[in-house]
Amino acid sequence: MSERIAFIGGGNMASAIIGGLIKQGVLPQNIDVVEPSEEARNQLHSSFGITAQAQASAALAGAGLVVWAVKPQAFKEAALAAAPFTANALHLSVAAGINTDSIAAWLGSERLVRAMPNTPALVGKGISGLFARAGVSAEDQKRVEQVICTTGEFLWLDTEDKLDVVTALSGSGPAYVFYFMEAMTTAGTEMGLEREQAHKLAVATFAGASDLAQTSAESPQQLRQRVTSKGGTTAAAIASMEDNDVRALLIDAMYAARERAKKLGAEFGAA
Ligand SMILES: NC(=O)C1=CN([C@@H]2O[C@H](COP(=O)(O)OP(=O)(O)OC[C@H]3O[C@@H](n4cnc5c(N)ncnc54)[C@H](O)[C@@H]3O)[C@@H](O)[C@H]2O)C=CC1
Ligand SMILES: O=C(O)[C@@H]1CCC=N1
Repeated sequence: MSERIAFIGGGNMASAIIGGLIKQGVLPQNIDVVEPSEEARNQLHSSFGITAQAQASAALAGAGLVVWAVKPQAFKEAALAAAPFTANALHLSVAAGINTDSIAAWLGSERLVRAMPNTPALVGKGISGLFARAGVSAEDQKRVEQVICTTGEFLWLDTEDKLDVVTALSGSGPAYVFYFMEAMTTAGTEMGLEREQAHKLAVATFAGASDLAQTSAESPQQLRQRVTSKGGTTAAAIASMEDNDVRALLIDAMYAARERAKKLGAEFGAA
């Protein structure tokens, strides 16, 4: 991985990917970042030794791969500013909602992969959905895999609309898990544990249950049944959740996230 990589936007997601690349031996001097916020530029310098540029310039022309990590709302403006310098690059967008028809039109390029990663990428435990436009070669796909695998796992999707589902599931999903952790920590604290103890128990429970689900041959439903003794405590908790329609509410939440992804695409994509 000796070619230059450019990032347009140097916030959370860019930092997660840059961190993974540097851990894999990519040199900071081979990474260009365009980042208008001075605070974010300072952060990139102190975390990775990268001197980011405030705006797109001819310096981007040396990049073989350009990673688009701006908010959907800022994508068009960022794309139009950088496109004159990135004509020969392969492009990788991580923006939610913005479809590749829009991005290809703004960039004037068909060499474009759209990805939906998630924040566990920060610790190398992310998972990304990937979709390649027809103009992307097998070699280009391999190049994207080399970069994305520094942040965790990935899977390719055969149609672009599935990326909005991935967004609702694993893209936004870490927030659902943290939401449950918050609630479990609050309840544990209310019932008399120290907050730190409740937090530790909640985090370890998610980590352990996830490991178990990943390594076991049994389905989550079977694993749940193993915890749930007849007439026991878990049965009482699950019955309370079922009475309160927690499952249906979670499913509704994912539909809301997917709908928002579609709306972002319609609102901030190409006209
Ligand atoms: N945070 C998350 O969990 C995930 C985010 N995403 C996507 O990643 C993208 C970036 O999200 P985050 O990193 O969380 O946001 P962020 O706000 O941390 O980073 C975006 C950065 O872009 C910069 N920026 C704004 N206008 C710009 C321009 N014209 N040119 C270059 N940079 C510009 C901002 O100053 C900011 O630092 C979004 O499109 C989001 O949908 C995807 C998966 C997960
Ligand atoms: O909330 C968002 O819009 C982004 C996309 C997935 C996670 N964060």
